[in-house]
Amino acid sequence: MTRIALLAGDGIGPEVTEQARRVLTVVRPDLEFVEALVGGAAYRVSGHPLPPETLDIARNSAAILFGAVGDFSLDTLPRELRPEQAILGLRRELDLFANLRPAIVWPALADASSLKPEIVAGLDILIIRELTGDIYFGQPKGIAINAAGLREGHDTMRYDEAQIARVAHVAFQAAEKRSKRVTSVDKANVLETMQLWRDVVIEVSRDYPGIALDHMYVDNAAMQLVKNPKAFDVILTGNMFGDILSDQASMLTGSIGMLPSASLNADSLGLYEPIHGSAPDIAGQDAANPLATILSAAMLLRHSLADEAGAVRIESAVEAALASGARTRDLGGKMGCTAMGDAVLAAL
Ligand SMILES: NC(=O)C1=CN([C@@H]2O[C@H](COP(=O)(O)OP(=O)(O)OC[C@H]3O[C@@H](n4cnc5c(N)ncnc54)[C@H](O)[C@@H]3O)[C@@H](O)[C@H]2O)C=CC1
Ligand SMILES: CC(C)CC(=O)C(=O)O
Ligand SMILES: [Mg+2]
Repeated sequence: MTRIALLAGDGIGPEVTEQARRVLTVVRPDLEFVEALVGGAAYRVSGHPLPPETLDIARNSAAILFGAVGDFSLDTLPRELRPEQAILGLRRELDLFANLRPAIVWPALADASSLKPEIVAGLDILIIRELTGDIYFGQPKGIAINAAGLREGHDTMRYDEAQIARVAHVAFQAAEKRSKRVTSVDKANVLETMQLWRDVVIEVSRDYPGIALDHMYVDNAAMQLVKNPKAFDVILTGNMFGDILSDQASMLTGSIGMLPSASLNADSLGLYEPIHGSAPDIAGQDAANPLATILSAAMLLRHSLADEAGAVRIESAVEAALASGARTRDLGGKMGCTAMGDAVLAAL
């Protein structure tokens, strides 16, 4: 049996991961799922959002299927105890530096986009977000009293050249299998960290003479993404800009419930999760769209288990379910989370 860590987490996490588990079980009956508590669910039981036993299970599995963490009622805890620290901790401890976030407009969903169908039809872009550095992890950070006696918050945007180079290699190698274009998104006009980002990306690009590289400031990129998204192919960017741009890109595809992700380290270990959060506003109502998590399960097969056929089988079933009219509420339909899982299983 191949062991998969199943970390469902909070809010809609258990609902969407359950549908992905059902799909994976049909496509790969040889998978064994080992469940572990994470996020607010783990804090409530053990006093820690990422208990050592959960990290051990994640480390000793072939891959991790992750739901989401986050619980607004725990937002007053000290930061190190908040649910979000679990996903940040997994990314840091497992060195999951390369985050692949494909934004694909499925044929049946071109009219579900926030943009006109002709602007998004056929869209297939890949956002590659660096995931272990930047202002999310840079030290020092904190809230302190400054010289004027005022509370002052500070976070540190920080990258070293090795962190930038390794994720740039991932982007250029991905582009080699796609349309051979990389757009690096930064803020080099203002930020020193981002000037280093641009310099290192240019240096790495010399190893890939067949790939066209261009650079765009993040504010312009946010605008171009809704003006002419098909001008992009691979977008390479840092942790914070990638976080924001990928939520934005999800609306080109119809819903944030459509965007999967893979978070990879230098070995084959990967964590697979939807890009959305725990959606407390719809949790427990069987209202979430599970497709982002089901598509993340397809990425798990592709990137951690080298099972391209299994991945394509899941993606084709999602495409067929959508073509047959299956729609959760976020896509303008009436289906619940379980019914959408049923529709994908029926298509399989
Ligand atoms: N990787 C993770 O575990 C992440 C965790 N979070 C956490 O999640 C909690 C909620 O954060 P929000 O900012 O509200 O972002 P969110 O992504 O959870 O929800 C934003 C909006 O999108 C909707 N939505 C999200 N996923 C959906 C789905 N699958 N189907 C249908 N609708 C969906 C929600 O109902 C909500 O209206 C917070 O505690 C946040 O820190 C946020 C992002 C990622
Ligand atoms: C909760 C954050 C740490 C994560 C996030 O928003 C994301 O990875 O997209
Ligand atoms: Mg996010």
